[in-house]
Amino acid sequence: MEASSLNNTLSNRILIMTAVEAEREAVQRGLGDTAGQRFDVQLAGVGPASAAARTALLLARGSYDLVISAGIGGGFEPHAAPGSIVLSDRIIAADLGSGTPEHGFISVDELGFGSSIILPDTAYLDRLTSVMRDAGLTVHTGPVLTVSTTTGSAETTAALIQRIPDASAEGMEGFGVAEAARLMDVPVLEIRAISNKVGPRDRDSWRIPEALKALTLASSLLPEVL
Ligand SMILES: O=C(O)c1cccc(C(=O)CC[C@H]2O[C@@H](n3cnc4c(=O)[nH]cnc43)[C@H](O)[C@@H]2O)c1
Repeated sequence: MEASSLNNTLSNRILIMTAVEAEREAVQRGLGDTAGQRFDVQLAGVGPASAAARTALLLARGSYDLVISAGIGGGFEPHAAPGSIVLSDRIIAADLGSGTPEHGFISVDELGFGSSIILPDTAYLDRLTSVMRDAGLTVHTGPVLTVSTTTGSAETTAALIQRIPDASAEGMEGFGVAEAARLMDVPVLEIRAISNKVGPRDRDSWRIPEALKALTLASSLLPEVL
């Protein structure tokens, strides 16, 4: 059963998890002071393990109606250019599985050890997409991959696209946040503001200020939708 959706009451409480403080501040800036009572913006730390642990702890301590993993991320060409927003329609643990000499990567799903895909709340996702587009943001909806190691070469990028052809963005926390949400039966969303292309690592080309600005603008629209 989908744990959703679109209640849009003033009493909705929403937990937003970001990896680092700069992202937390960008989200908080967008939400402004008035949203403070409904929105709780907290640090997940970097990577899926920290994100899952910290999200689960917060969900166990408080009562929330929705959890959002938000932050900057890498964008897969041609879907997501730096400065744009990707809203996840599938939150995928892209490196959760086993490497094999014969068949390459085999996911946990194929191995029979669980699921590497968590679906976000579709009603919120559709509404957010249209409100963000109406506000002038460039928004793409597609799979966001969660990785423990950022993709840093053309070969690993190509391998991911071969497995997940519509891969749109990459981050390091989404699946951890979503796994905690699934455990607690709370709906989830993932928002990535694109700071860099997924591919050969070139830190100097990361457009972090632009991505944080887009994250702030995207966050400013959340109170209207959620
Ligand atoms: O250096 C800074 O000023 C700065 C400001 C805000 C955020 C950062 C980060 O490095 C955030 C790390 C966070 O970003 C995600 N991320 C960004 N690009 C990628 C990528 O290409 N592949 C995977 N993850 C990416 C990730 O979720 C990290 O936790 C720095």
